[in-house]
Amino acid sequence: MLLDVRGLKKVYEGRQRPVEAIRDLTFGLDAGDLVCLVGPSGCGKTTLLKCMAGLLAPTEGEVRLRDKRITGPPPGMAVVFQEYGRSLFPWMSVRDNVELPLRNKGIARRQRQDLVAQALAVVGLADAHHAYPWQLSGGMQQRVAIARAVAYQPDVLLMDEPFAAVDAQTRADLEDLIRDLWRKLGVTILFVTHDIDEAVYLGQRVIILSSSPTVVREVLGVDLPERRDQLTTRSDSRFTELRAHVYAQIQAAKRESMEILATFGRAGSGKSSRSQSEAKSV
Ligand SMILES: Nc1ncnc2c1ncn2[C@@H]1O[C@H](COP(=O)(O)OP(=O)(O)OP(=O)(O)O)[C@@H](O)[C@H]1O
Repeated sequence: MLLDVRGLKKVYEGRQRPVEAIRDLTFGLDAGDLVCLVGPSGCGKTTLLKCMAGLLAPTEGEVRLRDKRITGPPPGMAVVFQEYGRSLFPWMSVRDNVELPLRNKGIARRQRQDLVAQALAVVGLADAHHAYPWQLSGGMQQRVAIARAVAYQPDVLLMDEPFAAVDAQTRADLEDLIRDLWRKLGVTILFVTHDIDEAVYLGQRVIILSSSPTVVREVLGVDLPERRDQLTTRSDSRFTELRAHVYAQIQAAKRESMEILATFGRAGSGKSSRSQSEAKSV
């Protein structure tokens, strides 16, 4: 197993009382997997990713990469966050943004230039080297963030709702880009999303989390053809079945947590009361 999450628990020391964001998570990714992770709002997805990226220490349990415990950001891992606006440096050109982690990695200038050029070409931004992030659309900025991760040549790519802030058409394009990159580069990807359709469309497996305090509710194998495209795959009856199944699981998770709250009193945080009106999102 390449990436191993074992008995992970995270309790935040909240201002008034501790918040148990994750109760007990155990799952693994093999090399070359593309796994999506969905769960109700506030169930601890970002917390989990931060623990996996070595940015946050778990309260109990551990994350192991190649059987080595993660205690800080491990080499060979890249993370793409939702907020591309905050993850790119506005005063640096696109090229410099993509090149920065390669400098920190100590890669020689010539090779850096090659890697940056390849990565920008792969995400369809070969002409944007000299632009600044603020001159680009949201979708293009997110492509830059993806190019930066790709140029770094990670073995593991963690993505935290990376397409949440882009329009639907761009989102579809970026989903296909991720599957393309995954096939070409053989990178292992854990992709966190609110969007059930996106999880089923992208993943080989979908890990469904319960409501907070969080455990793994189900690991669902996605038995759709390997070659996916937005029209054929999304109109496949199996796709519809799978998304309905994930949706039902998430709804059940939310119902159960409401029942627990009704029985034991309100113990959650402000986040769990957020509006959940979007039908296909959680
Ligand atoms: N630094 C913190 N201190 C205290 N509590 C926190 C902190 N960060 C997150 N939490 C709480 O931990 C729980 C999980 O938060 P987290 O952001 O990981 O969930 P999420 O599933 O990513 O949320 P969303 O779906 O809304 O993006 C929430 O109840 C949140 O309020």
